[in-house]
Amino acid sequence: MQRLIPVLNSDHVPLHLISVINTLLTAAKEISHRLHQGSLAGTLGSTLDANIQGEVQKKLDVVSNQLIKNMLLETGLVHAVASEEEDDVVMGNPDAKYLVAYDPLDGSSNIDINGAVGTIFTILEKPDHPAEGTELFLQTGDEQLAAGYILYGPSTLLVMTTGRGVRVFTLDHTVGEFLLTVDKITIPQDTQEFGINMSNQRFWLPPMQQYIADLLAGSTGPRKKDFNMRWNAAMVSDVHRILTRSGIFSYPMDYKDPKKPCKLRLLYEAMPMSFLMEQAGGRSSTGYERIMSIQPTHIHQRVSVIMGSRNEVDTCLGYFKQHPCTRPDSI
Ligand SMILES: O=P(O)(O)OC[C@H]1O[C@](O)(COP(=O)(O)O)[C@@H](O)[C@@H]1O
Ligand SMILES: [Mg+2]
Ligand SMILES: [Mg+2]
Repeated sequence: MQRLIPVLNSDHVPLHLISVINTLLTAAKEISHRLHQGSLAGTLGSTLDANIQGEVQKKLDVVSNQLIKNMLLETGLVHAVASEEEDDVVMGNPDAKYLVAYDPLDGSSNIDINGAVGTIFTILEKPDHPAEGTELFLQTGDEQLAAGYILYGPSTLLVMTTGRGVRVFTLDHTVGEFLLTVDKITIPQDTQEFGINMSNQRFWLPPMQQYIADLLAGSTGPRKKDFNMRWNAAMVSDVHRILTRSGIFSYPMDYKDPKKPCKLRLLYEAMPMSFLMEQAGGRSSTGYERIMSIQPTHIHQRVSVIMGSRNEVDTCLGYFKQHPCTRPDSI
């Protein structure tokens, strides 16, 4: 089985970019170790703090953020980082060109129940035009150089793209290396499986309500087939299931909390996952526009997400075309 660095070399990924990716993985190996030690590592449970988004931080959210941030900045190859757990952009080497945005621990409410969690990342380049701080990261998904996630499940997997398809690497704990285990992921275009938090159903916009109602009607409804539902409450593992065996994943806009109509973050959740989806032949949209085309306005911006098997996402988007909406689908 091939190791990560030779694979990236054969894809002609620049050496410094390979070093940045490799550094992220060094941090991920440490996070994986701490997660697998569980209570023995003394890092389970919550802190007394909330992040900029008002969410209670788990101790491992904080530890994972520190590990990734410190290791990346120490390379001297990173100009700035943006993290879910940092209020503002953190500046690194002024002469370096890479920007890294990340969700250090996604699905962190799963930590206390020993469920799967992950790290999501995207790597961009400093823009050509003069930009400082937050402005550096206000680039569309199409500008991404590399993106992916590390899934800390029964095994620790790296799923990533540099724009030449999606590959899976598995952490071999005996040698401490990520080894290539799937060379090219292609998502089946059709599916009979969906993932959505059904408890929000009554707060969704009409098109999403109607689409899911038709899935639930199964073989007796307009879709004329039965659908199965899965929800892990960690985007990394919900998306991984879809990349592995097809499906549609959505965290749509809802009216539950008018101050927060969307849950998932554009820069370090939706954008990298959309890059993977499209590279694997899938589709990713807010319901009204392609996520990869959105021009971000701030680093912690949230967005409505519908992604997965191409034909199923297209079917869902058909409902949005029939029920035009004037509300913004990202904030
Ligand atoms: O609590 P809910 O509504 O099931 O939401 C689950 C969603 O929230 C998230 O956990 C947010 O991620 P964080 O844990 O990084 O805040 C997503 O991974 C997941 O899709
Ligand atoms: Mg997250
Ligand atoms: Mg997180």
